[in-house]
Amino acid sequence: MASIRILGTGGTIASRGQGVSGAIASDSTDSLAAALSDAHHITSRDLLTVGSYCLDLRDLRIIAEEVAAELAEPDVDGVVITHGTDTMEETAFLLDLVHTSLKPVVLTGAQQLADSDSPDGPRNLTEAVMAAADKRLQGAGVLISFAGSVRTARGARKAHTTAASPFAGGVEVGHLAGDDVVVTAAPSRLPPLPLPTEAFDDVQVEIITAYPGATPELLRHAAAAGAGALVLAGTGIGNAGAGFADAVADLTAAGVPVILSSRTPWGPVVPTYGNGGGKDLVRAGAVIARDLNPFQSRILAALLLAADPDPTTFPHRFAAHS
Ligand SMILES: NC(=O)C[C@H](N)C(=O)O
Repeated sequence: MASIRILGTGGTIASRGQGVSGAIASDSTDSLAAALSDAHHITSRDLLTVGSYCLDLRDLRIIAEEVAAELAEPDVDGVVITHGTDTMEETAFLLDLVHTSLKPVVLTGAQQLADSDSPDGPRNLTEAVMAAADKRLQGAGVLISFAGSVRTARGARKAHTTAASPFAGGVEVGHLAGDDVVVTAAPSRLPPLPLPTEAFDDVQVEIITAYPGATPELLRHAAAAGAGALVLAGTGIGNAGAGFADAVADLTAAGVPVILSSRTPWGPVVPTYGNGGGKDLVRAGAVIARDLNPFQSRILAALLLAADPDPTTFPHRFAAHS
């Protein structure tokens, strides 16, 4: 029997009511945990009770601090976090970047409201507890368990708005078969970064997308409005149209790093093309995100800038954790 701490943040797993005001996160984590079997010793508490589309960087920092405090407790074997699916990949990735423990941290949620005809939250929570309690997942870092599949936070993304199993990507470390966790992989991990400080709350890292006819004006505007770094979600393998390379050069010279990611869901950025494409963007100073998507790139950039705003060391530090 393992000792598992459940921290609630809200999301659909805790939401009910489909009237004119829309569904609202309202259920306590204790009430979600009450439906669990007594296979493990469970304690639970609420950190927040909101949809994950409402979270800001301060909320993410507080979640990270609370998780670290739980993991430091000798009588805690693993932590489960209930969370909205919309931005689970961002919170999970931040937690993974700062994760220093061997104990598993497992995020889960639901696609169906708690008061729907067939809520998926109870089964997802049961499976997340099984994953967090599984000694073979020690050292696997921060994980997302959803609809029978357990995957690493790094690289995971919500890939479908309504599917029962909305997450894809990352490394699948296991799946649930009845009452068993079938462990299939042990992911390699990077050295952890320090927990975010309060400076993280106000770091401004904006995401700008390339598309036919896009101009670099929004990129320049975001920097003028105070962004400390920018993520350019380029097309395909990492490209952008006319004017972007000049803007990247100007912003880099002004001390505002531009990270080149891709708006394409999967695969790495590989600078290949000229005429304003990825080769020119990198020559202008863009920092390659490799295969970190724009949203996880933004979290890494914010964590690094909050720890040290020096733009000259930023490319090296970003490369070490992307
Ligand atoms: N399925 C969900 O949890 C979506 C919800 N809107 C949220 O992210 O909080």
